[in-house]
Amino acid sequence: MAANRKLPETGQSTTPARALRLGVNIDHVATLRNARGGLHPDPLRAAHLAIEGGADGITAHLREDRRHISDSDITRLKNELTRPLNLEMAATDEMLDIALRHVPNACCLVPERREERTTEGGLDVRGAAKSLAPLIAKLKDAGIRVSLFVEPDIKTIEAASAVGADIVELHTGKYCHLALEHDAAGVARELERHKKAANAAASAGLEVHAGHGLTYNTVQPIARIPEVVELNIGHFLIGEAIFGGLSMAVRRMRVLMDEAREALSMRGAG
Ligand SMILES: CC(=O)[C@@H](O)[C@H](O)COP(=O)(O)O
Ligand SMILES: NCC(=O)COP(=O)(O)O
Repeated sequence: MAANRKLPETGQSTTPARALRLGVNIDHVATLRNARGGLHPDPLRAAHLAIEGGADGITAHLREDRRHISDSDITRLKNELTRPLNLEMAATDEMLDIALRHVPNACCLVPERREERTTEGGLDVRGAAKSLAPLIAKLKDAGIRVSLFVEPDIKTIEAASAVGADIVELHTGKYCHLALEHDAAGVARELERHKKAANAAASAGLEVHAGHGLTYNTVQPIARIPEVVELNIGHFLIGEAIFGGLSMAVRRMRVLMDEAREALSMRGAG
């Protein structure tokens, strides 16, 4: 990223036409909250700040094991958000019921394995076509746009179209991992796969999104793929927010502590 580039003012986008939407994933605010079992930090407050910063929508992944986002987070997000909610979820009956109760703007169906650290690959759309098709139909009947989180693979894209998805979200995790490893050949290969998959998806009439693991260093080659109209980014942004906000938070705590001590010494003097 160009280090000296002027950052947009609050609420402004760098793309005047807003041709490329940004969905901010707030799961990891909930991860931090859940570490203490309390209410702080609140993912909804983070969602409002993300919107203030220019997010076009909010993404939240209600995992089956509820490791971060909770059911009540989804209720609050749905009731209070001023921008579209993209609910990421496993393709299960339990999650289908929840989605039909809340009717988010979109549902992104993702593969889940209880023991995984994060979503490690895309949906096996071909293998699960029989169970996916009716579930997708029920979501669409309720007016929910349906996205499938997939590897950038042509056969999978074709299967996504065949089962009735509106959108595919290309899993950029492998591309980002190779970038972290400084594997230039691997990065080039993955980018090519994303370009071909995005083109195939758009030709099949699918809307194209992308996300997972994106950072300041990896976002631009993906953002330059013309068929991609939305990126969903979470973990890196929440991590960066610590560095952007920690100094301010410490300063505020310092002021409160110093004020308390000043009051103490005034009392002592009086
Ligand atoms: C599907 C996806 O990429 C995000 O929901 C991401 O997975 C969120 O983080 P966790 O994988 O840690 O739940
Ligand atoms: N679907 C991808 C997503 O929502 C964000 O993934 P990450 O940036 O948290 O890795």
